[in-house]
Amino acid sequence: MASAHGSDSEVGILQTVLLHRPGPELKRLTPRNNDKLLFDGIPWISRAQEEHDAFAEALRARGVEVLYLVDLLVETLRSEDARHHAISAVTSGLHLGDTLGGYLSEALHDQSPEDLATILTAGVRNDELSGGFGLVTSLLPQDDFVIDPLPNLLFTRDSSVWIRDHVAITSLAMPARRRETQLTELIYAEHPRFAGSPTIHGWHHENVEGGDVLLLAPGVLAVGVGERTTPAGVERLARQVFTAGLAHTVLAVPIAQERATMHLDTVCTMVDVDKIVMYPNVADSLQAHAVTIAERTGPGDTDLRLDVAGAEPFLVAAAKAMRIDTLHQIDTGLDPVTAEREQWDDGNNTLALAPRVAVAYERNIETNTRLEEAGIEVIAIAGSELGSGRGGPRCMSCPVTRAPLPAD
Ligand SMILES: NC(=[NH2+])NCCC[C@H](N)C(=O)O
Repeated sequence: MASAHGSDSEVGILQTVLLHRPGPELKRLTPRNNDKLLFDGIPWISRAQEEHDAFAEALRARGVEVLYLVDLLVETLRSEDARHHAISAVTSGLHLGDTLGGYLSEALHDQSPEDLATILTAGVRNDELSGGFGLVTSLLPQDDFVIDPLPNLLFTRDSSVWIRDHVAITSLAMPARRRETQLTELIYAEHPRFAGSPTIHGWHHENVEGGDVLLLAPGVLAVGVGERTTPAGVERLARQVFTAGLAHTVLAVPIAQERATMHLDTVCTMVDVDKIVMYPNVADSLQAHAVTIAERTGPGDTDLRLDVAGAEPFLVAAAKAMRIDTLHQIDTGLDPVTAEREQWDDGNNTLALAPRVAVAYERNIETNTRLEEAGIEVIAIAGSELGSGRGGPRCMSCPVTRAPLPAD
């Protein structure tokens, strides 16, 4: 089955995608914890679900198979082995102590796969416990989480990335998101659908988040380096994709360490084989270092000497690596202020369903007009509630399978 999954570009016809429908984990957000949990507001959950269902429907209408993370998790948790892994991972946190940790690990084993999946995604508050009482439960504030909720599961883009037929389990930088990859790792390791799919990277490696990884063309990756992906993270990923023969060039692209530009896909996304929608306020300053293999001395990823080129303008370095004349830039908005507003609202964060067909938030009127003028069909979706977590159609989707691009 392994060869049935995978993706070698951002724009090949999308066949299968992994989404997460907003669920009870969003009910955990309060004005006191939303910053820490990386949300800019408190979403209206039923409306967020409606918007998300419409997003999924728009994908299905174009022939895309939609997989839901929680469905896969529940199916995965039917295996004893997987349950055991999931429970020991979530109860091994040092903040629990032996009394509570021991209680939770027993109590979780008694749950059905469905209930266990809810606990793993929505978390548990101290005042919801019905056992395991002791020093830890007495001293922790009642509204503290003993198992953290994962509201950012919505952004399936970040916790795994398919690169050709391999899936990279990422290593998330923000404490609020770290546990997400325990779940994606488990699904890819244990769910029968993915049996035999080779994995790379992993949560125990240097930080890399999927929102930073763009498959510019077969064999060419651009990786943002900023708040979420570290310099060491991109080096590790480059070593691994080179060793597995998944790419010949990795472009390391420094981006500002700010909330507005947390991932590379907040400033640019591909909408055609040679077109990229880009935030004009950074377009001129965006640079890239092309990383290639200088020498291989053995079979492992540490047996590589990497060649790191000096910084070049991003569009120039990208076109060179992609072996095309020009990577055409489509600007977000018409003027710097509109651009800034629409970039913040994920105008750059489009999801291509095929070359020249992209899903975008309807609110980014000027960017969408510019996309249409450039010959891109825009499938507009509502995102008033979904956007409060600062993510657009690309962040909310992990392409599992895209048709390979036709060879030229
Ligand atoms: N690929 C993306 N741009 N993802 C957006 C993730 C947003 C999420 N609230 C976070 O801060 O992590």
